[in-house]
Amino acid sequence: MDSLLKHMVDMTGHRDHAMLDISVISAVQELAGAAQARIMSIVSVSGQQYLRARASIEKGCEARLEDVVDGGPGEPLAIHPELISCLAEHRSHAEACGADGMRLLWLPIWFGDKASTCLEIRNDQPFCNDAIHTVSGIVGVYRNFQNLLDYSERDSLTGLLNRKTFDDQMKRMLHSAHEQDLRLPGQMERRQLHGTEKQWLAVVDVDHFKAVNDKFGHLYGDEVLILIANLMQTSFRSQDRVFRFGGEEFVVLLRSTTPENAWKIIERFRTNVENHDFPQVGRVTVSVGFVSINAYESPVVTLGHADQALYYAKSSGRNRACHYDDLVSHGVLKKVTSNDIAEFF
Ligand SMILES: Nc1nc2c(ncn2[C@@H]2O[C@H](COP(=O)(O)OP(=O)(O)OP(=O)(O)O)[C@@H](O)[C@H]2O)c(=O)[nH]1
Repeated sequence: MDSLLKHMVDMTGHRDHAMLDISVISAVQELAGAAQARIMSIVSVSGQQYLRARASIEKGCEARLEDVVDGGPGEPLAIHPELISCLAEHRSHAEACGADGMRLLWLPIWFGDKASTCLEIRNDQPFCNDAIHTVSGIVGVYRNFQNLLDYSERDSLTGLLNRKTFDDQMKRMLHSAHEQDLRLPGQMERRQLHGTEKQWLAVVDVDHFKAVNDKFGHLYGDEVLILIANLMQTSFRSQDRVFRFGGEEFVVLLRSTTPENAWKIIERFRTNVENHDFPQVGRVTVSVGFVSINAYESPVVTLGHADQALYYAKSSGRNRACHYDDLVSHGVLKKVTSNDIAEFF
């Protein structure tokens, strides 16, 4: 019981999803006496479902986060028919015996009728009812705590991530960019493999949004914001992150992509908005300013650069995307390094 309480205190002491994942697999591995435990995302890629490990632990070792940057889509769900039926029948857990003779226990984490996370425990012995009961209880605490974390991280109108979460994620992104730059020469291959891939920050602002509110009222204005948030979630990739900063301003962090792809992804979103028929309101457009993220510049400076590109997009006709570095290199904006403000020529 002492051990169970210790794990509960540890799990509920985190304010971060990754650390909560580490805590839950450490708890279930120890309390079920299992050989291995993994926490996995259930993702859909081109209509196929896959399991993608986020963190794992083996008996006698420390739990660790899995690096998903270089991975493929993951492990096809199709190789686990017992888990497929468990998900289809909305059950709390499923058991199977693997080809290597190991026993597998899966516990999907249900939020309403959806499960996008699944816990997997492996052992060389069958799982007894007591162990399944204890692990199910831990999954319940994990689910409730995930819900609380989600609530504090999201904007209540659109469900997108909020400003506070942006600050945390940006810090983490800059930290990992610094770590990559500090790799020893022998560890540089991974960076070189990615060639010109960079991280990007885009600021999105709805054009003439005040006129939407004035003409149709705030309820229709709110609906436009919700629909734009939905278009953002479908236009950007699953590894990108979309935030609402309040009002009609949104921010996107694009992970590891080339300048050409950043343009393509942002343009795809801009035209998706332009072509969308907003109920009652009709046509709505957005302007976008974007910039590559430099590990040696503070988030405030990076945001300032994206904002400068956004203001240029607004002042030069709206319904367009502008790349800060292009504007600087074409002499449209001047980069002032002393006080980190770019000015129009
Ligand atoms: N409906 C709704 N309106 C909001 C919300 N937050 C801010 N607004 C409104 O958004 C409008 C923003 O207007 P402005 O900053 O003048 O900009 P704009 O009309 O979009 O013009 P440009 O950005 O120059 O294209 C204001 O009228 C705010 O009241 C919200 O949560 N819901």
